[in-house]
Amino acid sequence: MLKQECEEKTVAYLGPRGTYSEEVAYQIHTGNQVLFTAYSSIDAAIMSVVNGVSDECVVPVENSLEGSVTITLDTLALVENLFIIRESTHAIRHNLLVNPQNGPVEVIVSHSQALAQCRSYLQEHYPSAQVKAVQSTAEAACCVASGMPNHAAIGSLRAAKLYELDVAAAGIQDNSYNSTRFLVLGRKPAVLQKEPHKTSIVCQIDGKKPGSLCEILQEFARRNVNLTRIESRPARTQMGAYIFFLDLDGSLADYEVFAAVKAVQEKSIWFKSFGSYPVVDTSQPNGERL
Ligand SMILES: O=C(O)C(=O)C[C@]1(C(=O)O)C=C[C@@H](O)C=C1
Repeated sequence: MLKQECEEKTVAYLGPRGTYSEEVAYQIHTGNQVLFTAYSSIDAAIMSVVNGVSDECVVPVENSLEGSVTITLDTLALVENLFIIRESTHAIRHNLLVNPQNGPVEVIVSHSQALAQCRSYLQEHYPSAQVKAVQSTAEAACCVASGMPNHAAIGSLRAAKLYELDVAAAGIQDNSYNSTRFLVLGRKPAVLQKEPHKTSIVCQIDGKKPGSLCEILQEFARRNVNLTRIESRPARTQMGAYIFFLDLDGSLADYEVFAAVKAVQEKSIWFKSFGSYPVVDTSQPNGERL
């Protein structure tokens, strides 16, 4: 897909129309002149930014029930010169979407994250249904709208509207606090403002040296820098080699954060910074809900 000749900012997201990612992208850019482009996978949306086709992308990175969206982390580890320019957390309410013409529900289709976030509902109400993963909740809604026999989808109310599906059950996620953290990624670091900020890095340390992870963590502890998350992923080089994603409170403009990150970089055998970025949480009681 080629970048269209226009002056608007171009923003990529996981499509087709009707995904949670699209809703979040719209909410983040309310009132801005933006050209939104749907991609068929999360990594394709990210790569469109890396390749200069899109200015930014909005991608899910973590869910409160299911944990990491691993394709997002693995793609972030792989690419160069990509920065996190904003984090936005949103409440996620799932629904069972049906097409009355498809007949009794025997197959339930959705994004793997959405299926996992509704595990209890599925076990209780459809214990013998076949569960099928596709690239997004909106792709699942499309399948059901196209008349696939005995198929129902898990997706948003907006997808139900867009694809003219009936809502057979609403709020079917495993708990009412279900929320997903989304990242806005771009090729330039965020402009630091007054809002609360986080900083994210990924590093690989010498796994054979006892205490090497502890040494890294001490760089933060001794400077009173709060780690909000640590996640290991395979380094994808050999069995037993890992990389660590670290999120910290504060920005690189804070001296203690800067000094801790620099010390970690010096102790790492491989290191990347995704910069500092403002953090917004709309999943809280006064926030907007999807
Ligand atoms: O399929 C979608 O609608 C998405 O936007 C993806 C996604 C995810 O990958 O986590 C986003 C939010 C929900 O947690 C479920 C699915």
